[in-house]
Amino acid sequence: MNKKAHFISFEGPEGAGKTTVIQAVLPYIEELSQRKVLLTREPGGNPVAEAIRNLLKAQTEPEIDPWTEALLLAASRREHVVQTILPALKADQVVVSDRYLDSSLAYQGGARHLGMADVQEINDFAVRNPENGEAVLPELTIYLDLPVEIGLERIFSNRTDKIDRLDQAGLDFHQQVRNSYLQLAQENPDRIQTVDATQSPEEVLTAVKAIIEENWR
Ligand SMILES: Nc1ncnc2c1ncn2[C@@H]1O[C@H](COP(=O)(O)OP(=O)(O)OP(=O)(O)O)[C@@H](O)[C@H]1O
Ligand SMILES: Cc1cn([C@H]2C[C@H](O)[C@@H](COP(=O)(O)O)O2)c(=O)[nH]c1=O
Repeated sequence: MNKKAHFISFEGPEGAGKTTVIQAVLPYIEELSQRKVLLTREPGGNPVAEAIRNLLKAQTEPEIDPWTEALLLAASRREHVVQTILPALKADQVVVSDRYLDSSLAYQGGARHLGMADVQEINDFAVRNPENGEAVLPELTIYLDLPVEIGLERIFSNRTDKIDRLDQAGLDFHQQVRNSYLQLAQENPDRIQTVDATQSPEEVLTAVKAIIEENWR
């Protein structure tokens, strides 16, 4: 069976170490796959989606409505899929995305209480391939799991200049995010592989490499 993962997403609560491990693992993926690797992120990945990212990260008064937030994220994902992800996959590149659809399910579906099914529904439009109608989804998702207090502590002690609206959402919110990710991992055991992100950066990298290798056979 060909189980080569050409589209890989990384997920996790704030400060889980996604950016750190992705940077470290990219050369390994390039060597393993013998392909160019496109590193991208959500929200973001192209000019329109990056503009939506800036909008969503800024403090707003009044506070943005949760459905507006979910719809803007779905719109940014649509742009990301059509302008960035699909062209790279067509060019036989490997796509690595720092967050994707599971973030909307965990943050908006779970933590904002919009419900995962409804958030999935609006995202069905966002991820639909215009050429064949199929959903554009990662074959492999690496979920970095850690207690939210540890992730927030990492962010607040190391990156005080970059604290944004979502980082500040409160402990209960972030706990809901983690619980939702754990639920998603339980429901999608073939796609979502969990890594203990409380380990050292070197140990996390070793675990991530092993998963990627296992998914490139
Ligand atoms: N395994 C680790 N152990 C301890 N600290 C770590 C580890 N991985 C990353 N860090 C540190 O934690 C902070 C957050 O890491 P990073 O930016 O990679 O996380 P992230 O998951 O991308 O966060 P966010 O999604 O909130 O942007 C950084 O200061 C980083 O150096
Ligand atoms: C894709 C996506 C993201 N979010 C949130 C999660 C984070 O708080 C920010 C992204 O910041 P990061 O430093 O790049 O991790 O956006 C969300 O709520 N819903 C989503 O779909």
